[in-house]
Amino acid sequence: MWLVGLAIYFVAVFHRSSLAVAGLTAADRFDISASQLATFTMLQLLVYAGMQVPVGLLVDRFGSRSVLLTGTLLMTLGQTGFALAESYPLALVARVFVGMGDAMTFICVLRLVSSWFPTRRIPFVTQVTGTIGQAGALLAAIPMTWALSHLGWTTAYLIAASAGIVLGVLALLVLRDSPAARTLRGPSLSFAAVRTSLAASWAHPGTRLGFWMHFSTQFSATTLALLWGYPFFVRGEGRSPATAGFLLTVIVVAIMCAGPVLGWLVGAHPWHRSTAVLAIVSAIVTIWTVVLLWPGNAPLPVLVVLAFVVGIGGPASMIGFDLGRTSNPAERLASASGIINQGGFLASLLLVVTIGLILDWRTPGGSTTYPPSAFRWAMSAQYVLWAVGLTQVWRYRRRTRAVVSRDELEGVVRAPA
Ligand SMILES: N[C@@H](Cc1c[nH]cn1)C(=O)NCC(=O)O
Repeated sequence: MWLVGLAIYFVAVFHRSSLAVAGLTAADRFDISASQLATFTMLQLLVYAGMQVPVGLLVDRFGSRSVLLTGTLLMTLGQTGFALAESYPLALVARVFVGMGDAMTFICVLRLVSSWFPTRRIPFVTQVTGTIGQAGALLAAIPMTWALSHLGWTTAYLIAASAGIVLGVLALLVLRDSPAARTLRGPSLSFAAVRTSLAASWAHPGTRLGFWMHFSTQFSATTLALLWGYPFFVRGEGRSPATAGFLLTVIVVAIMCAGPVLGWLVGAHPWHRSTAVLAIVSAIVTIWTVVLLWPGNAPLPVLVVLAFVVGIGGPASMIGFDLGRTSNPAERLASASGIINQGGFLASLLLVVTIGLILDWRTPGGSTTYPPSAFRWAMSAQYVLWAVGLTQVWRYRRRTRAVVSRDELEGVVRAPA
C-alpha cells in the first residue's frame, strides 16, 4: 500500500518540478516574459497551499484511496493539457490542474502510513516517504531536460503524463484505506462539523506547533529549488550555470541524507522534536548570515555548506506532521496534516513573491540583470519569516509541553506502585 502511495507522491513531485528545467523552452513556446514564467510557480504554490485544508477534510471524509485516485486523475489531465497547450492562458489552466492533483497526494500518503504501520515506525516511514518522494525532483531535472531537447515539448510532457495512467490503474486495483477496509468513510461534511473539526485541531497547541515548525524550516529550500536558487547562485554569487546546477543538487543530497536520520531521531526522542527544529533553523539562519555578510562572492565550500544546511530544512519540516499525529485523534489526522502542510508552502509563496519585488526595486532601469547587491537585499527578506517562525515555535513548544505527558509520548510504561 505504502509503495503505491509513495510512487504517486514521487510522480507528483516530478510533475511539480518538471517546469524548473523547461523555463527557457516554455518562454519560447508561449512567448512570455520572466515574470509571466514565474507566475506558473506562484500559481502552483497558491493552489497547493490553498487546497491543503479542504483536501485534509476530504481525506477524513472519503478516505485516502478515493482522494488519491482523484488527485492522480487531475494531475494526469493537467500534465496532458500542459503538453498540448499552445497559449499561455491554457498552459496556466493546465498548471492549476497539476497543482490541484499534487495538493491531494501527500496528505493521503501520510494517512496511509498511519493506517498501515505500527505506531513506533510511523516517524521513520514518514521521513522516508518525504525523502524518496523528493527524489522525483531529480527525475524532473535530468531525464526531463534530455526529453525536452530530444523529443520536443509535447512528447516529453505526454510521456510524463502517462505515468499517471499506469499508477492510477495500479492504485485502483490494489489500494486499500486500511487493513480492515478497502474504502473508509468518515462522518459527513456539514458546515458545522467542518468548523468544529478544524477548530478542535487548531485549538490543540501541538497542531499550531507543527504548523510553525513546517513554516520555519522548509521555505528556504523550496524557494531556492523551485525558482530563485539558480539566479541567486549565478547572478548573486557569480557562479557558472554548471556550478549552480551542482549546488541545487546538493540540496537534494542533503534531503536524502538528513531524512532517515531525522526520522530515527524523532521516533527515539519525541519530546525533543521542537529542540531539533530550533537547532536546524538556527543553523540555516547562521549559514545564510555568513553568505550574505561575506565581502564579495562567498567561496564555493561556503555555498556548498549553505545548500546542504538549507536542504536539511526539507526533512526537518516533516517533524511538524509528527506533532499533528500525536496531537489529534485518527479521524482528524488528515485535516490536521492539511493545516500543518500549509505553513511551509505559504511561507515559500510569500518569499518567492517578495524576492521578485525586492529584486525589481533594487535593480536600476527595470532590467532583469539583477546585481549581487539586489540579491543580498532580496534574500534578507527571509529574516522576517525566521523571526516570526522561531518566535511561534518557541511559544507553542511551551504550550504543547504543558498539555502533553512526556511519559505517554515516549511510551514509558511505569510499574504499578
Ligand atoms: N517538507 C516537504 C517534504 C520534504 C521531505 N523532505 C524534504 N522535503 C513537504 O511538506 N511535503 C509535502 C509535499 O507535498 O511535498
